[in-house]
Amino acid sequence: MILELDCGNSFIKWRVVSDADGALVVGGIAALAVDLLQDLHNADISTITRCRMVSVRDDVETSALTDVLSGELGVEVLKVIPAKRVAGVVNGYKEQDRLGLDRWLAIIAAYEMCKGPCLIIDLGTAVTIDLVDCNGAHLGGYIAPGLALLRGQLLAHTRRIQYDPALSSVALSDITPGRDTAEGVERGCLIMLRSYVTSQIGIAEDHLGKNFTIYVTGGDAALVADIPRVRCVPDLVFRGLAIACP
Ligand SMILES: Nc1ncnc2c1ncn2[C@@H]1O[C@H](COP(=O)(O)OP(=O)(O)O)[C@@H](O)[C@H]1O
Ligand SMILES: CC(C)(COP(=O)(O)O)[C@@H](O)C(=O)NCCC(=O)O
Ligand SMILES: [K+]
Repeated sequence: MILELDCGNSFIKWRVVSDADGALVVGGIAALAVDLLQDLHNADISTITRCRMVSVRDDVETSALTDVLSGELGVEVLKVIPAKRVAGVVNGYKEQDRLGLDRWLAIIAAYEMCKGPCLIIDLGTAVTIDLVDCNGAHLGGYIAPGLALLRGQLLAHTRRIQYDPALSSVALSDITPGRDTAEGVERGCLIMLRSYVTSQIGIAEDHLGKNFTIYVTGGDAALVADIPRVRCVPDLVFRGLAIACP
């Protein structure tokens, strides 16, 4: 079995897949390494023979997690490293090492799936947008705050916007004008996010023409999954991880 990890700024997504056919065995989300280890102890980790990881956390945290995992599992942790070209995709960043490795993997996976022009949207801590042309050339992209950051900044920097975050799902039930603070903030931020995604699809047409595939992934992908032409691929980064670290 192979343990795969996608260490984002908010959550560590993990899953165990069969090394025979890549079939999913078990998976989960952990905020901290200690939670991840607890999850793994609850799962049957004795069968893990390989481990591969992508991390956008800082080097200290990433190395600490790598050390703990290799100690616990007794296997080497393969980490994704920056590259100019993988699986027909050419990194479009001026300095290839600066492109977020989660973005890089999502791009690689998307192009592998469609072998054509594509727009890749990852709604996580940040919302990242990446464009790939018909030849696999990464054109670059955009970075904006994700929903939790939008909400969090209002809660942190205003005196009178205070509400229980547990209300957010209730407030998101529809997008009619909010009639309390939670509805106002949650619906305002959701409309910003959706409008941003829709406008990025328009911008992509200027660079990719009309016939490009739109892939969406990340913890908040469900919030835009109904936008026309959007294809939701929750494990897009993991698909790229398997390509980059076979
Ligand atoms: N179980 C969850 N708990 C909290 N937030 C969640 C959960 N699942 C999805 N989310 C949403 O997903 C976002 C994080 O998505 P994710 O793609 O994991 O981020 P990252 O890759 O940046 O760590 C959060 O900001 C939140 O809005
Ligand atoms: C933009 C990101 C923070 C997104 O990470 P996430 O929201 O998945 O935690 C990450 O891709 C990153 O650290 N990128 C480095 C900067 C760049 O891509 O230009
Ligand atoms: K992510």
